[in-house]
Amino acid sequence: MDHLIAGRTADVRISGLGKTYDGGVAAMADVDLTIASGEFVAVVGASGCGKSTLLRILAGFERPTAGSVEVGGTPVTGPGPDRGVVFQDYGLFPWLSVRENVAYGPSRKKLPKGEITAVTDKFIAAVGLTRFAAKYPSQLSGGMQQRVAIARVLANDPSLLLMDEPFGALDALTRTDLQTELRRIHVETRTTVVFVTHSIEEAVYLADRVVVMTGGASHGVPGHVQAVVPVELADRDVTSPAFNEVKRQIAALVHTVPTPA
Ligand SMILES: Nc1ncnc2c1ncn2[C@@H]1O[C@H](COP(=O)(O)OP(=O)(O)OP(=O)(O)O)[C@@H](O)[C@H]1O
Repeated sequence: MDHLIAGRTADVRISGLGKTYDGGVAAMADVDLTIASGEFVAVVGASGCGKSTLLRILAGFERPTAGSVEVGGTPVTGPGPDRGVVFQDYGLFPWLSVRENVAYGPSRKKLPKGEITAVTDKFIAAVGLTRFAAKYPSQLSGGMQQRVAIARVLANDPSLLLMDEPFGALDALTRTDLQTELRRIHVETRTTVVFVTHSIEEAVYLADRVVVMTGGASHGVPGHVQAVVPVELADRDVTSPAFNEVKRQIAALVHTVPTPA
């Protein structure tokens, strides 16, 4: 491998987690989940079942109203550099070049200049954008901008990568490319990943385990974990009968009529 990018990694412990928003919307209740260091977990479920709420609590953007979350043994009380977040909208600084966007985190850590350059170049190469390092976000396609967003987050060396529908705005071909890249990057970094998606196929392609959430305010039942499905496929050939059987199993769980946890 020409650019090995092994990084930090942490386990995640979610216990009795619940969130009732101001106004009484019970978005999520009784979520228990342990994620091993280096594991890739995808979260799927119908709209409103609390996927983003769970991710925002892990990121520290939102405080739970019940239960707790620990990342690497440390309780989450707010956002922190140990967790990197990638959203659907790339969130790049439009006035900075690709290189400057990726260098932003390492520069704030006041690393020596040579180290900042090395880290920046390494992650730009890891997402295949070396030739575009001097370009600005407006000069790039959506897929390329999302690659920059991923490189920018990884350059901060997070131990937990949180991704909320990161490929949701991309066309199907670009989305497939980025899924392949992300799988490769995960194999290299072994950073723990929690990945929220509406696509069951994407979840099965990427994840070691798929967390299926059901419920949500519109069902009169708080969002909760319906099932956790391990993906024990030797390869991730999306056309294989085994792959489609896992997809079918998860789709049936997603459509389960939610019952109180
Ligand atoms: N800031 C907020 N204030 C009040 N209610 C909220 C807030 N954020 C989310 N909710 C409600 O909490 C529930 C869960 O929302 P959440 O965004 O976590 O679901 P989701 O599964 O990510 O949905 P989607 O797939 O549509 O993004 C919904 O009923 C939503 O309306």
